[in-house]
Amino acid sequence: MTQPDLPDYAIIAEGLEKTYAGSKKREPKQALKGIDLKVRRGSIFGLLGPNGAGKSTFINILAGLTNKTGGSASIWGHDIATASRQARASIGVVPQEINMDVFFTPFETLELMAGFYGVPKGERRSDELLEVMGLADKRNAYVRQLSGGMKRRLLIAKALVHNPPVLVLDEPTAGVDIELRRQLWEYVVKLNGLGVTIVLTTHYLEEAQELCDDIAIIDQGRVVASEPKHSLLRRLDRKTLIIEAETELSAVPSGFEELDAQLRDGALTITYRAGQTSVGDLIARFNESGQRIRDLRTEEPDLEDVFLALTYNSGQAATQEAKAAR
Ligand SMILES: Nc1ncnc2c1ncn2[C@@H]1O[C@H](COP(=O)(O)OP(=O)(O)OP(=O)(O)O)[C@@H](O)[C@H]1O
Repeated sequence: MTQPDLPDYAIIAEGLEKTYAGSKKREPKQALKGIDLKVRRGSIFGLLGPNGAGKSTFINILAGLTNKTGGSASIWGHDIATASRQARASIGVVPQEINMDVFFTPFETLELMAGFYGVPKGERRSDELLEVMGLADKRNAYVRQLSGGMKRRLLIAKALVHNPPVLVLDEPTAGVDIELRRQLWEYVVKLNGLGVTIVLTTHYLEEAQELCDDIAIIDQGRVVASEPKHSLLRRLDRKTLIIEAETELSAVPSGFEELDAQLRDGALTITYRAGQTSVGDLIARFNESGQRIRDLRTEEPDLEDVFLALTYNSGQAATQEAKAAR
């Protein structure tokens, strides 16, 4: 602990395991096979993984909705098994599905939820939350009159009524158009600025790349990476150089035989390891081929490349699905 009463990590999981019991028709399923994760206090933490990787299981265990079968986890320093009440009080979970009673106003919805959590009347902050989430002018509207984006923001406000320091968002922007997605990102960043530690699962890798400080990737119940975003992106020692020639190329010039070089839209596209080959060397080879350069640019790997490299086949399927959903 660096400050009195404030933990360095909002969430710590050590060797967390979950095996769903089998039935006559179904084999037992080991969904989590020893998850070690640390979420830094104050960070925006992205939890990524292909379908069935175990993300929901992990979140449900933290939220107290599913029991772990091994290992341990704590939220804000409270062990979920031995201090479950304090642990649960420290976390708000925004579910993927919009599940709200449409007959209440946003204000009533938040008051009801606060009552459910046992927040005394004098300590409720429904109006403050409506303000933070940009819903103050909808305070007394009926929920069924709210737009999809407003409903999602109300869901976030609902998860915050008991003032938890940690907010978990499960696929906050699934099926949401790009404009609304950006708007929701702004609110997430705003909450984080107010001191809330954010954990989000997402299928949109660009969402994680844009928003998150730290990223963990889980695959088949195991953590395959967990580190600051920038170091994760640097993991792939791979870059791409794209050279356009003065006169359009009809074939890969000589000198690039042992490299990963192809023609794409008439431009020479060379993928290389930055630690082994330099741009200068590649340009020199190109000049030696007798061609002249009209334009060149480089491309760095993005999170999608890293995700695919780390999750192999299951990642590929998930990314294609996410692309199809866009
Ligand atoms: N109640 C359950 N009983 C049996 N198996 C389950 C149960 N819930 C989940 N599983 C299995 O556990 C594994 C992990 O599922 P989980 O829902 O945690 O993955 P996920 O990463 O959240 O996937 P998605 O991105 O599709 O939501 C999957 O193989 C799933 O079929």
